[in-house]
Amino acid sequence: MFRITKEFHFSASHQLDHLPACHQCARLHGHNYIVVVELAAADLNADGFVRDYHELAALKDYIDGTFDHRHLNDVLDCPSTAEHMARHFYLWCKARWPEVAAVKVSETPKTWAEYRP
Ligand SMILES: Nc1nc2c(c(=O)[nH]1)N=C([C@H](O)[C@H](O)COP(=O)(O)OP(=O)(O)OP(=O)(O)O)CN2
Ligand SMILES: [Zn+2]
Repeated sequence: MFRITKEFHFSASHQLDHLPACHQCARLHGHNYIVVVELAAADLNADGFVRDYHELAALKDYIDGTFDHRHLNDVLDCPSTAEHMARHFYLWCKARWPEVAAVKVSETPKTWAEYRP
């Protein structure tokens, strides 16, 4: 099996307002997010790629246009946990690129959440 990954970055604010008020993440705050998309294939295409990294530019356009420097509570219809975000980006990618195997999202240098069905 061949696996490739590509990383995308954006900055956004959010507020996990379903959490108790005493939780630090119930307050308005922001993160420098990292999204890593993984694609897998048993065979390579005629170019020797799982898929051309360049094709994943569509995800950069989506992130830049919809998430970057936005308030995530205004963007998503679910709590903007890293887990929900990872699944959201996985489903967006899967609708375009069947080789997508997983998406990871980082909010801080020490945390990662992954969606891998
Ligand atoms: N499983 C999850 N837990 C938490 C999420 C999440 O999305 N999934 N999100 C948050 C906060 O939004 C934020 O990411 C804070 O995380 P935390 O690691 O607690 O941040 P700190 O930098 O303050 O942690 P340190 O322990 O000081 O490194 C919370 N939990
Ligand atoms: Zn947060």
